Amino acid sequence: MGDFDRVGYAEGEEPFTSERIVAPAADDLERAAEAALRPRRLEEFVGQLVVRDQLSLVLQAALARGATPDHVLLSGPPGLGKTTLAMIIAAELGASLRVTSGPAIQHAGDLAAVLSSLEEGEVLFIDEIHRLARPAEELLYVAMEDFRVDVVVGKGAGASAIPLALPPFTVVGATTRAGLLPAPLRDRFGFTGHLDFYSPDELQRVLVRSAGLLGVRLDADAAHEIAGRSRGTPRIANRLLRRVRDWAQVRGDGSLDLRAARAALEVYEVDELGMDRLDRAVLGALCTRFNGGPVGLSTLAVTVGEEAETVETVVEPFLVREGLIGRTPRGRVATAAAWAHLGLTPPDPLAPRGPGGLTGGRNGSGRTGRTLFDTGA
Ligand SMILES: Nc1ncnc2c1ncn2[C@@H]1O[C@H](COP(=O)(O)OP(=O)(O)OP(=O)(O)O)[C@@H](O)[C@H]1O
Repeated sequence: MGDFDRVGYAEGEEPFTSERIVAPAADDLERAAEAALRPRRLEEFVGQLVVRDQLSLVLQAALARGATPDHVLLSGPPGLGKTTLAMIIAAELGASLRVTSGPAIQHAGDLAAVLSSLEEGEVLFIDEIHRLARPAEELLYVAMEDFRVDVVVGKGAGASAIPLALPPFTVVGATTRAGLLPAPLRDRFGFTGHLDFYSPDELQRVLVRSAGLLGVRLDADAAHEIAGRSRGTPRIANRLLRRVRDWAQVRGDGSLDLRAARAALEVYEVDELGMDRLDRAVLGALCTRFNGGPVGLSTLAVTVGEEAETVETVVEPFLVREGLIGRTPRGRVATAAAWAHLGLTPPDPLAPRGPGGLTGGRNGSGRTGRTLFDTGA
């Protein structure tokens, strides 16, 4: 593989992994760090005013009636607060929370066991509900609607279903892919809330709150800087905050000020838009190797040595949202903003195309004086 094919990482360097500081998903270790920063009540939950208001009505009405509220479906990209809201729902209802997830339920029997152990009024949180197996999904329809689970006894022709009544409970389902939920399941949720990316102002409020919980003082301009690079996602904002705190302790004087924020984010190669190496590699490949596109997503993924799914679910939505990539029926194209962000000159549409789709203005290797990973800081 030539130098050019490995756009995004140097010879001998590992391809990108999921351990990106700007990855919106969390691993187990991070979940532990996050637990300390989760808002516990609805009034502490920053932003998402519409969902918060609607949810507050649903919960208050149920409390006033002394009944369990309708089942709640929360959708939206990772790291925006779905799990946090599920915990808040249980706390606001004064109920206990049971947690499971679509992938953890392999068989309908696993779900039947969880459902039949529920106590009255409990909240059952099912994360990644779109990944439930079909038989489990069908069992869940009945349980959600009729508060009943059919326990199958015996096998083969002699098997019979014994209906088991369940006490009233509330399912809170979370999904990053609401469109993948079958309509019968979606219809059983009386309330659906869609979480959107946070504004920089909202993220600043998340950061100030988190800094308070971590016992550190965060300067307003540092909060502003971190918020602007957090891709609209509280999880990323909190993660960057922890890295800035590390930098301030180890290389700074302990203050979480603008200097510390900029220096720490430079160490982690998070640029002023919140892009990291993988984002810049994808964008760089699109511009330099494919002359700005159009090019298919899987081709782009192969070019940067990353899984197509990661590029599709993590990198592309962000680049599209930032107006750096456009989607066309023939593939992805770089926008003028993409060329500008990378400090490159867009090709002249009238100039003859060289090998590999390149036009003039570059040397044969496609490199400019500026590396693709330049943080621009
Ligand atoms: N509105 C908010 N206000 C304050 N902190 C928030 C808010 N939303 C999320 N957070 C923080 O962001 C982190 C991630 O939130 P959470 O785990 O709820 O996201 P999620 O949408 O469930 O993600 P995933 O889909 O990956 O499970 C948590 O530490 C939480 O404290």
